[in-house]
Amino acid sequence: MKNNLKYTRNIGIAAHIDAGKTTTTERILFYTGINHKIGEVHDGTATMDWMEQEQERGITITSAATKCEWLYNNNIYKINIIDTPGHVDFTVEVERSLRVLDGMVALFSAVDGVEPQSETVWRQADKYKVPRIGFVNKMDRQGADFFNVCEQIKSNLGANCLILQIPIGIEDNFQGVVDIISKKAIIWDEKNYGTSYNIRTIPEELLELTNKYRNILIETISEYDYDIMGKYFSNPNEISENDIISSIKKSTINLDIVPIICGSSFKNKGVQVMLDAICRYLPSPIDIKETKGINPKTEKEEIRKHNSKEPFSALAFKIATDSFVGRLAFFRVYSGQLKSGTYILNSRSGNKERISRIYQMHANKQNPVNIIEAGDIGAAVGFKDIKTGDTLCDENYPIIYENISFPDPVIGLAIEPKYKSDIDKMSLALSKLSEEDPTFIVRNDKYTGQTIISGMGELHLEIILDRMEREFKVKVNKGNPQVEYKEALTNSIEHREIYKKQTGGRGKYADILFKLEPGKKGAQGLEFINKVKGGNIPKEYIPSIEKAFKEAMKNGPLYGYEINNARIILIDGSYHSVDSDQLSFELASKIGFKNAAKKTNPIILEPIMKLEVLTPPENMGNIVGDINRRRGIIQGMEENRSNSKIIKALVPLSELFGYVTILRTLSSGRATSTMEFYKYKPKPAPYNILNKK
Ligand SMILES: Nc1nc2c(ncn2[C@@H]2O[C@H](COP(=O)(O)OP(=O)(O)OP(=O)(O)O)[C@@H](O)[C@H]2O)c(=O)[nH]1
Repeated sequence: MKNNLKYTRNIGIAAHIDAGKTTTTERILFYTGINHKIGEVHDGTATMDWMEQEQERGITITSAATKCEWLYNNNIYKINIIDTPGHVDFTVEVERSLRVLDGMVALFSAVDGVEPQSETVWRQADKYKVPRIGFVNKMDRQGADFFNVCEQIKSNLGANCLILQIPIGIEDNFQGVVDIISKKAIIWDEKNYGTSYNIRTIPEELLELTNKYRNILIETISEYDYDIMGKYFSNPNEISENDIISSIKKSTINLDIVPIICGSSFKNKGVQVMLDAICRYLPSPIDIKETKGINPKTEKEEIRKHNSKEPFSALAFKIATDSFVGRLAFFRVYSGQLKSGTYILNSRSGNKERISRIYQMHANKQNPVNIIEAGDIGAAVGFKDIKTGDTLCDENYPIIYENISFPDPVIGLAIEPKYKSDIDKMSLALSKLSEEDPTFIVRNDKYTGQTIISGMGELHLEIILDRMEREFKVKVNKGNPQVEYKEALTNSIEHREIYKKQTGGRGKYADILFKLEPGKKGAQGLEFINKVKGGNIPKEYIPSIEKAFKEAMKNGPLYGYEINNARIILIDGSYHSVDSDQLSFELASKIGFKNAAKKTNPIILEPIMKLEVLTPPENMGNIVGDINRRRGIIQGMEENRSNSKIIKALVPLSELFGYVTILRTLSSGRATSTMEFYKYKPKPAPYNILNKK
C-alpha cells in the first residue's frame, strides 16, 4: 500500500457531549462507502460506539479510530478519523488523540453553541497547536442559530472565525447552504439519506448577505496573505476560487483562522461538504513538515521529516486490550515505515520489540496490513512492555518525542472482590484496565490496606466497574466515592540519613545529605539536582537515589496521599567500599525522605472543580445559596438566549458528590450541570483534618 501523503488527513472530531460527533462520523462512514447503512446512536447501532456500555448509554467512552477514502477534486484522499468522547470524565481520550492528529473538526450544536466541554477541547487543541475547522451541527433543531454560534466561537474561544457558508432555511425548513466561495447554493435531497445534492443559484433573498460575508472573507484572509491583499486592492475580480481556497488552507494551518461551516448530520445535510473542507483546509502530514524529538544517546534535539525514507519513528497513543488479539497498541507513524515481523526500539524502556502483526483499525475491527508508513495511524500487537506516550523507533536512530500529559485522577473508590476466590482475577483486571487508561490508577491505602481505584469522575469509575464485571467477570463490593487528595510541602529542610546494618558477613551502609523543599509553583513531581562532589557517593548509585525519592513521594507524611511536587538537592554523602550497594542507597533515600518530609510543615491539597449550572431564573437563588454552603466561589452569572441562567463556580470536589441529584431537587429537575477538574488548592481549616488515621 503506497501512500501519497499529500492526500492523507489524520483528523479528530471533538466537541461537548451530545453535539453529534458519533452521528456525524456514522454519516462519514456511510458517504465514503465504508458502511452500507447508517448506524444511529439512539438505536445503539453506531459503528464507532462499539462498546456495550456506549450503545446502552448512547455516549462515546473510548475514542475509536477508522479510515475512509473521499474523492475530492479528482484525487482520492485517505482520511484517518478519531471519534472522541465529549464527557469530561473521558477527556484523556481527547488529549491523547489530539497529540497525534494533524487536524480537528470542532463540532458545535447550533442550539447550544459553545458549551463547557467545547471550550476544554478547544484549549487542548490550542496546546497541541492543532489546526481546526468548525462544523455547526443540528441546524434542523428548534432554536438553531448559526451566526450566534459563530459569535460565541469568536467571543468565548477567541477564535478568528471565517464564515464559509450561509444556511438556507432553518430548523424544520433547513435545506442546505450557500457556499460563499463559489457563490452557489447546495440543496440536499431528502431521499436516499442525503446521498445526492443539487447545486443551484443563490436564492434571491440571500444574495446581499452572501456578498456581505464574501467581502468579510476576502478581507480576513488578505490580512494573512499579501498576494490576496495585493489583488484585493488592485483588482478583486482577479482573486480566483483556488486562490481563496489555498489561502484559507495556509491560514488555517498557521492557526490564524478557523473556517466555519454548518449542517445537520442527523438529517443528512452538510456532511459531504464537511469532508471536502477536511481535504481542502486541514493539513496533510507533509504540510506539517517535521517533528522534533530528543536523541536519548546524545540528549540533543533531532528532527524527523514526515516521509517514508527517513528512519522509522512513531508515538504510541493508546493501549487497548482486545479479547481476540490481546494487547493492541495504537500508534501514529511520523517518519519511515514499519513492516510486520520486524524489530523496533521502545526508547523509554530501551527494549527491542518484535512487531508480530500490524493493523488498520475500523472501530473495534482490525484489518491486517503488512506495512505502515509515515503519516499513517495503525495498531500493532506483539509488545511485551508498552505504555501510552512511548516513542517507537529504528534502533539505529533512537529518538524520544514529547510525551502526552494526563491529568491526575481526583476521585477514588475502595473496592474488594465479592468472592474471595476472585482476588487474582480482580488484580489482573485492574492491571489491564490501568494499562489502557493513564487516568485510572490503582493503589493500596496506607492505613486501611484497602484497594483504592481512582479516576476522573463518578461516571469514569462506574464504567470501569461495569467493564470489570462484563469483560473480566469480576464482581466487586465498593465503598463510597472519596476525594483523591494530595499533600504539599511548605518548608525546606536539610536532612542527613545514615542507613547502617551490620549482620554477620557483609553489611549495608549508605549516607546521604540532602535538602528537601517545595517544588516550583505549578510544577509536578520531583525536580532532582545532584551536587555531590568528588565521588563521595559513587555515580552509579545516583539514579537509584532519584528513583527512590520519586517512589517515596507517592506516600505523603500526613495521610499517605501523593506529594504534588518537591525539589531535592543531593548535597553530599559517603559510602563504604564493602558494605555500600544500590539497595542501601535506595533505602537511605526512602527512609530519609519520610523523616525529612514530616518536618516540612506538610498540608493537604484538595481538587477544586469548575462547576457550570444551567437553570431557569426562578431557581437561581436557591442554587447559588447551595453553592455557597458548599464552600463554592461564584465566578460569574450569564444569561443564554432562551433566558436560562448560567452559573459558573469553583467548588471543592468533596462537596459535590451526588450533586446531580441535589440539583434535581433544588430545581424540580429543570437545571443541568457539568463539572470538570480545575486545580488542586490547600484545604482550609477546619476541613483539613481527615478522619483517616
Ligand atoms: N436534530 C438533530 N439531532 C442530532 C443531530 N446530530 C446528532 N443528533 C442527535 O443528538 C444526540 C447525540 O448525538 P451523538 O452523535 O451521540 O453525540 P456525540 O457528540 O457523539 O455524544 P458523545 O459521544 O456522548 O459525546 C443523538 O440523539 C443524535 O441523534 C442533528 O444534526 N440534528
